[in-house]
Amino acid sequence: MQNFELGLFWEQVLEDTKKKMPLQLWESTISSWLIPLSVEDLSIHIGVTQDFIKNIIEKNPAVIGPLQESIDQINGSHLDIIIMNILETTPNQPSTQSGQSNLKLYTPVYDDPVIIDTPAPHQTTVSDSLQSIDDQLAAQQQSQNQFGQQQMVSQPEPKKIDLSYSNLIKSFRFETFVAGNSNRIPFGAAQAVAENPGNIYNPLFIYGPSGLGKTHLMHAIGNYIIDHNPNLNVMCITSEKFMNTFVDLVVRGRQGDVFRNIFRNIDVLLVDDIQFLENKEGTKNEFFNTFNELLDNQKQIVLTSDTLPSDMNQLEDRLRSRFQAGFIATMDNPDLETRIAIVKSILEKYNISLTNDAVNYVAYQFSENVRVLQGAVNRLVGVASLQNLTGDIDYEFTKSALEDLITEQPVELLSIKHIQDFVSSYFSIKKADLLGKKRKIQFAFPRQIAMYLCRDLISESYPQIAAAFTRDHTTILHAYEKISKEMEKNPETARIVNDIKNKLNGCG
Ligand SMILES: Nc1ncnc2c1ncn2[C@@H]1O[C@H](COP(=O)(O)OP(=O)(O)OP(=O)(O)O)[C@@H](O)[C@H]1O
Repeated sequence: MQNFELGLFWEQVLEDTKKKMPLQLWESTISSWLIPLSVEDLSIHIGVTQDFIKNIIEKNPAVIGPLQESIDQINGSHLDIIIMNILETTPNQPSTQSGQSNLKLYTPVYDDPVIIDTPAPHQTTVSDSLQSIDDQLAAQQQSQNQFGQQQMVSQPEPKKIDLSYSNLIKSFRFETFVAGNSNRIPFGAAQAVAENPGNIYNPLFIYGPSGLGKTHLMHAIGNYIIDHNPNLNVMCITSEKFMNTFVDLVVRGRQGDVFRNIFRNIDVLLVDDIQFLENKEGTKNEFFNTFNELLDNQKQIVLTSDTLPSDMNQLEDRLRSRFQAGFIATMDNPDLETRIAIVKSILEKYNISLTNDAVNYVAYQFSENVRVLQGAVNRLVGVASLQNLTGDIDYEFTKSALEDLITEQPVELLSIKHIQDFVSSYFSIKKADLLGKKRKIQFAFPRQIAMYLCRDLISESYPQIAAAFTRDHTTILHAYEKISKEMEKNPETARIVNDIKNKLNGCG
C-alpha cells in the first residue's frame, strides 16, 4: 500500500458506483456526502459530516451494497468500510487501532488531491499542516539571517508541481449562481471583472462569512474567462496551496526562479481564503511580491476572504492598503426570496419538485448560509430517493425529513394568512376589510399588494391565493400584474412593497 493514491482510488470508486446505482440515488448519497479519509491495513475510513448520513448509507443495501462491491473490486481485495462523522473527531484523536502504520489523508480541496503522509497516531489537520509549513519557513529564514546565506542542510527532493491547469470547479458558473439583493453587488462586480479582466476592480476582494458563495463567484470569473478568452492564463489557487507551492519550490527546493516564473506568466490570479496568509510571514512577503508584480503588469487579481483587510491585524499596512486599493465586494446572507430561488435551482438539478409550502419551509428554516441550505435540500432529496418517492414532495414529508437538522426553535412558516395579517396591520385596516369587497382605495390597494406578495414572496399558485381571498383566480392575476407595473412606474409603490417584503423577511 506504499504508493496508494487515495484520491485516484476514490475517483474510480465514484465512477464504478455510478454505474451500479440509479443516478439520482448516487448523486444524493455517495457523490455528495462521502469524503474518503484513509486506507489503513484492511479498512477504508470514510468521513461524513452528520450522523444521519452515516445511518442512511450504512443501513441502505442499495447504497452500501454497490459501495462495498466497488471498493473491493478496485482494491483487488476486501476492505472494511468504516464511516465516521468527521465533525465529531478531535484533531489529536487516534484514528486507527493499529497504532503505528502510516496514515494517508486525502484532503478534498478543489485543486489536486493532496496526500499528506503523517505518522499515526496523531491525525494531521489542515491547520497543523499550515503551521508546520510556516515553522519550516521560519526556521529557514532564521538560518539565512544568521549566516547571511543559505545553510547547506540536506533537504528533501523538491516535489514536482503541476500548476499547468487552473483547478476551476466547472459547475461554479455565473449561470448556476442565484443573484439576489444580498449578493447583487459582488455578482455584478464579478461579471464586470470576467468581461474585462485587468481593467476594472483590481484587485477584486470578495468578502463575506462562510458558505455564502465567495468561492463560487471566484470560480465563475475563472470559468467565464477561460470560455471567452482561452488565451489568458488563469490560475485558481487556495492560499494554502500557494503556501505549499512556495515552501516546496522556494524553501525546500531552492527554486525561487521557477516559482516566480510560474506566477509571472499568469494573466488572472484567483486566490481563495486569503485570510489564512495573514500569519504566515515568509509566504506573506512572497505573496506581496507576486501580487505587486501582477498588478503592475495589469494582470487581474481576485481574492476571497471571510475577514476584511481592515480586520486582518497581522497584515502589514503595505499589503492591507494594496488589498483595499481595488474593490471590496461584500456578500450578505441571502434573503428569503433568494433562498427560495436557490432551493428551486438545486431541485431542478435533481429533477425533483416540492410543493410551494415545502419550498418555503426549507428556505425559511435554513437561513444560516447557502451551504447549510444546500445540505438540507440534499438531505431531503436523499431521503426522498431512498423511499422511492414520486411526485411533489409535500410539506409534512419535508418537515419530518429535516426535523433533526433544526436545532433552534422552528421559525413560523410564512403563509398566505401571515401575509394577510401583516398587510392589514401595516396599513392599519381590519383584516375583514382586506378580505372584503369594499372598493375604496384604502382597502383595494393593500388588498392587491397582499395578493401580489402571496405570489411574489411565497410563490403560491393563483387558485390557492384566490381561495384565500374568496375571489376568482383572474382577479389575483390582475392584481399581480397591476402591482408589478405600478412598482415600475411609481417609486413610492415600489418602496412600500419592498418595505413590507423586507419586514416579512425579517430584515426590516
Ligand atoms: N447565490 C448562490 N447561488 C447558487 N449557489 C450558491 C450561492 N451561494 C452559494 N452557493 C453554493 O453554496 C456552496 C457554498 O458556497 P462557497 O463555497 O462559494 O462559499 P464560500 O463563501 O466560499 O464559503 P467559505 O468561506 O466557507 O469558503 C457552494 O456549493 C455554492 O455553489
